[in-house]
Amino acid sequence: MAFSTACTLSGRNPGSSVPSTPSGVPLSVGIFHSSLPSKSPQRVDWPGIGGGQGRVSTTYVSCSSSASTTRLSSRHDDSSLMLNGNAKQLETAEAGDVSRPRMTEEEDEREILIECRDVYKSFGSKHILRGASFKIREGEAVGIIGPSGTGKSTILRIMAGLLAPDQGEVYIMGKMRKGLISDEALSGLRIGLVFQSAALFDSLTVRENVGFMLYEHSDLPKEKILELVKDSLASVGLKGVEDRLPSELSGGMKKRVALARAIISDDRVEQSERELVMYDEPTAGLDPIASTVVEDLIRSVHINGQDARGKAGKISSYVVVTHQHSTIRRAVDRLLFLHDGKVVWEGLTAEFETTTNPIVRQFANGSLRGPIRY
Ligand SMILES: Nc1ncnc2c1ncn2[C@@H]1O[C@H](COP(=O)(O)OP(=O)(O)OP(=O)(O)O)[C@@H](O)[C@H]1O
Repeated sequence: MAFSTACTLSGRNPGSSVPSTPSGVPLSVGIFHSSLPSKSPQRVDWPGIGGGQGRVSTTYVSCSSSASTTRLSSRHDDSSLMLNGNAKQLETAEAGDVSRPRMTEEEDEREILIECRDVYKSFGSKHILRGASFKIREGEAVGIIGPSGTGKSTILRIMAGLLAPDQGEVYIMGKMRKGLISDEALSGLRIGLVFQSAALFDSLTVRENVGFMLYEHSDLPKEKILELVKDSLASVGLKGVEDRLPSELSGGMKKRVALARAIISDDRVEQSERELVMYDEPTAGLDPIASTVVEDLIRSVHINGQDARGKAGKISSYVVVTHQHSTIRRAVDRLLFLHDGKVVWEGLTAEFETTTNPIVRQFANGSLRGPIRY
């Protein structure tokens, strides 16, 4: 298994130095496969890992080479949401039930990239996840929604291997992952994370941010890395910003740079592994138009999309945690609704608007009355 941009928690000292993000912004954590980054301008803590109080707030997590298998050519159409080929008709359900797709699990033959099975997670006396179960399949664009504090970011971190469940299992390509990400756990799936804050290293240029993994963990010549950086930036529609500092970018541009950083890879490495990217509130804080740009970018780097250069995307599947209605409508095909620590409803994006599930209805309408208590 090739690993040029590999990164994992194994062997890392959580107190180690990595570049920091601006003060007040959740800190970045680079999690790398082998040695610690040598060019580490500043020290940061590792919030959120191993039971800390803060949030982990950065990009790429585990990995080996990038890849995808079949490239589908259908382009996301602005005027109509492109639902996955295996469109599922859902039944509605009462509160607390999960609406089941009429297509059974057995009928959906796409490969399961990640499965969470009966996952529990508590922080002290706060029981956040209480039996969360779901699957993410090849080619999917899945949204995780639900009330604040319900554990959406927590489940992303568990899927990424940054956080271990107290109980339950996470399967990566059918193989059970024990504890946090480790060499043994790497199994043909590269997982990228783009956290809520773009979490760029504020003391590094865009070039250094995007190429960070390759500068630190590959033997590629600098010219080649610059070429890959430019290529990755071009795929998210950015040109000529390589030498800028994050402070010289708008919020939307920072998110695009973070996306470029999540998808860059060493193109010499055999493209034999799938890539799954998880986005934690990628459009939070953006104006509606900037949100649309980011939503379309997320689509464009998916295998069903086409990036800014007109090339097919290489992300096999992605998961988006979001509160934004526009992002729900525009960037994902299927939704998982997390509440009280479990997936209480799942369905196609279109069904989010029509389901009679009282939990979903209350949430969609922003109503104070209903089963969700604040
Ligand atoms: N490392 C941690 N230590 C202690 N509590 C934590 C930790 N990480 C998360 N929590 C708590 O777990 C709960 C769920 O947090 P999480 O960020 O997963 O929720 P969320 O659904 O993503 O929320 P939001 O929609 O507001 O972003 C919160 O109450 C949070 O304070």
